[in-house]
Amino acid sequence: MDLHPGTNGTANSQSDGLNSTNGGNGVVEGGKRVHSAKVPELTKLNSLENASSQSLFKILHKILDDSIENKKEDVPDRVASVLKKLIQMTEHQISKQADNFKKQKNIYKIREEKYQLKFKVLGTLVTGVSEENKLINNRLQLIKSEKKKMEDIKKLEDVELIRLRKEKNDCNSEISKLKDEIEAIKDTYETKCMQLETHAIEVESELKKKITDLENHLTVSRKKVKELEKFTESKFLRWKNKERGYINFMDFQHGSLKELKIGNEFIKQEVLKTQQIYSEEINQFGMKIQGLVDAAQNYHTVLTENRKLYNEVQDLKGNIRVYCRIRPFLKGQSQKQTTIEYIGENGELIVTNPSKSIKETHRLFKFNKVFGPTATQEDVFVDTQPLIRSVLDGYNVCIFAYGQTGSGKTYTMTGPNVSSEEDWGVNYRALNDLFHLSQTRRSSFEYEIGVQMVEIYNEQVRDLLSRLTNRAVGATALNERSSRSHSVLTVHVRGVDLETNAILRGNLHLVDLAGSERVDRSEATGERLKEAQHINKSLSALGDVIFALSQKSQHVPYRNSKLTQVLQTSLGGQAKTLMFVQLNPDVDSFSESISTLKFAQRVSGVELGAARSNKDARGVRDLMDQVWFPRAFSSAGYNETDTFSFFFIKTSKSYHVSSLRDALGKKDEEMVRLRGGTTNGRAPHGGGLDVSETGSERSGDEVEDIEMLRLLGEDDSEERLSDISDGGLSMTDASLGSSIVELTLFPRTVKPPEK
Ligand SMILES: Nc1ncnc2c1ncn2[C@@H]1O[C@H](COP(=O)(O)OP(=O)(O)OP(=O)(O)O)[C@@H](O)[C@H]1O
Repeated sequence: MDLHPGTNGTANSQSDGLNSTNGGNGVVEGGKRVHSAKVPELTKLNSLENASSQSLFKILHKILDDSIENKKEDVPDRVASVLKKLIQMTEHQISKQADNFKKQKNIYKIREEKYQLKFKVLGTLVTGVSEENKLINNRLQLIKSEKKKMEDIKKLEDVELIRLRKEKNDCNSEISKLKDEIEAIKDTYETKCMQLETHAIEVESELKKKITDLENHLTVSRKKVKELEKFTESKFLRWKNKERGYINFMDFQHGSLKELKIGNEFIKQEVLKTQQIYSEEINQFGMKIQGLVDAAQNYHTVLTENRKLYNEVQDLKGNIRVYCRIRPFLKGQSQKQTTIEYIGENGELIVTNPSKSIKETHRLFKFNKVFGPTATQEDVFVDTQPLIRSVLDGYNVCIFAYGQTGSGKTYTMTGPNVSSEEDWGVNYRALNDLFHLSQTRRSSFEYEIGVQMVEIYNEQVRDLLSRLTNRAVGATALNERSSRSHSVLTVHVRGVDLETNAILRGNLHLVDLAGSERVDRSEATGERLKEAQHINKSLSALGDVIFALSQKSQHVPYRNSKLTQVLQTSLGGQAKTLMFVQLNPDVDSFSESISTLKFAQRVSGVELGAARSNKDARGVRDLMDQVWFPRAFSSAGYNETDTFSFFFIKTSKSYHVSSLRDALGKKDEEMVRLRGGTTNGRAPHGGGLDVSETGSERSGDEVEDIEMLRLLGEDDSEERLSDISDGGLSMTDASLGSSIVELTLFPRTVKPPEK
């Protein structure tokens, strides 16, 4: 039986038999299956009376399932009871429901009637209400539009309100600001008021005080005015009196003035007289001052004489003179740290090594004279001149320049530029001076001057006058122009005292030594090393000779080198010797400079003994004449086989000197030029080669030029002569007056004397 589970009404189901339907299968309860075990429980718990029709259907369904599975016999009974019960319940419920339906139907009818009535009432109401509604709607529309307007207005008002609020806020802040400002102004005002009040009080009190002061002052002034009035009155009276007095005085002065004018005239006369006396006295003073000036000049002469005397004392002592000369930094030289610390007036020299500490390096040296970097060629020569001039008095003189390569030896001896007289070194100045001096002495002396020039290179003596290109100049790492040889310019002088017939003989050696630096420094090898060794050897031989002389040794080792042999006559007891110590101020040359200075210091201490003049009586003169020149060579240490150019000028009247200067000066230019003026030749000396005719006037100088060049071994003399003419050398020296040359030329080859 399939009953709807939602059917109302309760079915009283029997609990009997239901308890045994527990067979493991569940029944559906509320959409879920109820386990069969629950069935008896259900029958137990809920009596069939109280069970709902749905529960009863379930139980029934369960019982049927159970009976199919278990095939129980008692199932139909139990089902019948349940079904019975079910039917009863259903009938009961149906009857109940039918009653209910009747009741409800009645109720509905009554209600329907009521409602119909109500409908009618409501119909009338609705008609009334709809009209009212219309009205109300109209009003509502009006109200709505009103409301809209109001809302718009409100919105506007809101905006306005916001604006006003903002404005209000602004105003408020402005107000508060203004309030603050007012407060501040008020404060300042109050403070100002206070200040002004205090100031006013002060001013008031001050004014009061001033008023009192002024009042007092006024009283005092009034008093004073009264006093002044009184005083002025009395003064006026006094002035009146005085005026009267002055008028009287003026009258008196007028009288006096007249007297003074008379007196003035008298004084004028007196002044004129005094002026005359003064001018006379001034003249006398002038004369006296002149006397003083003369005396001062004399003083200088005396000073010069003193110096001369000092030199003479030195000559007597025979000290080797040492002049130190420091060359300036050269243009290209970058490092300008000098080693020269101090140059004294009296020959003191302090050298230092700037790169080391003071204690270690300061060295003091003392020489006869120190020439600083600014000293001119003239300055140097002035102090050398007396020594050079003594050659004409028959002394042997030796001047040599010693120093490392590039220290200025050639600069001092030859000069940097032969064409400029200002630049001339000692050599040119010496020759020039000797020629001039011999010229000025020509009334009392007749001089014959011979000049030769040699170089000593690798212990070989070479003739420079004929082989001017021979002077060896080698390029070393130190100085490209470094002279690797000693060059010696010798001037032989023979003079005849025309009064006594006494003969004077002197020779002057002007030596430009080779660089004195140590061999290792010059980084020399091979040929250069050999040169350097020779130079060192000859320089140390020179040192040995000087040392031997200073020790007054019996044996002086002149023969140890060609240099000392050449200089022998000028390094002995009878000679005057001067050494130029040349210094390079550069700090790199410090150690070389020190060793140079040490050597020079030793040399300056050497006493050679008093120099002696070589004067011979007339008797021996002829004999000496035969051998003088050859001896001059042999004593100079030349080999017997050596041949040398030599030229000789004998002057009795006047001569042209520029040619000879040029001849010597152009040594580096491979040119010998000797030019003479119109000759007045004499017969040559023995063995000499006569190139001029006595008394014959020549129109030009070419003959002398040709002869001289021939003499010096120049085959192309004609050609050279044209060179000379083209060169435009001056033919005369205006300062020397007439150009009369007495020229005696000696043969090119001079043989040593026979022993
Ligand atoms: N007193 C000076 N004033 C100006 N320049 C100088 C002076 N002395 C030397 N010199 C210059 O220094 C350079 C080297 O000088 P110099 O050739 O005379 O040296 P040196 O000692 O003769 O060298 P070397 O041993 O190579 O012959 C030259 O350029 C020269 O003109």
